[in-house]
Amino acid sequence: MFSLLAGFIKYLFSKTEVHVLILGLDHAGKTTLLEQSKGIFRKVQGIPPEKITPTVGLNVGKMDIEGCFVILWDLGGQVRMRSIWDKYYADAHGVVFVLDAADVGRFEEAKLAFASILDHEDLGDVPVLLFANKQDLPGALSEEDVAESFEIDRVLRHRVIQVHSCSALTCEGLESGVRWLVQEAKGLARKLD
Ligand SMILES: Nc1nc2c(ncn2[C@@H]2O[C@H](COP(=O)(O)OP(=O)(O)OP(=O)(O)O)[C@@H](O)[C@H]2O)c(=O)[nH]1
Ligand SMILES: [Mg+2]
Repeated sequence: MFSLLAGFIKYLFSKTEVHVLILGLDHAGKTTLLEQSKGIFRKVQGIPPEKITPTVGLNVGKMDIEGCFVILWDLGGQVRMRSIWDKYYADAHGVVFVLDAADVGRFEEAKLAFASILDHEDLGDVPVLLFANKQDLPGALSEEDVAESFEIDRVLRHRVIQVHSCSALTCEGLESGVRWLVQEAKGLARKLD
């Protein structure tokens, strides 16, 4: 009885740990997004955008979001780095896919990378946030245009997924997108706990 009660109290007061992967092509803005998130959710200044270099391996960020302890893994997006992405899939409760919405020339490459994530069996139930990043740049495709180009309507039938426009540089759209993803990922993290 006591252990039951103790377990219940622990459940009530312990924070759910949520694991979020940040994926996307090189130069999409993943690390910028991670570092800016530190400013938003931890109120500490992350690495300033102009000091960020291409990621070799990964960067990790830990912060409290929506009452959860969230661990974000920002993985390098260069081709040779993409081969390690799937090593992290089994532990993920949510995926943020960052797209450079102003770089239409790389959309086909981004779509292939995105499809390989959605098709992976280890990410079957995982909610996905597609960030249409770099909205501050002229020519950046809107949330609606990105959703159409990435055929999100088709994916929606069997997965929790949303497209959000944002600018990791100005932080516009960042907070609401990340909060949505964590809310969705929290359910999965609790189920697997
Ligand atoms: N204008 C603009 N530039 C951005 C934005 N987000 C990122 N950048 C720039 O895009 C470039 C790449 O940003 P990173 O955050 O290093 O990209 P990444 O996705 O982490 O790249 P890899 O580590 O190589 O996979 C940098 O010059 C950033 O300043 C944005 O919202 N707007
Ligand atoms: Mg990076």
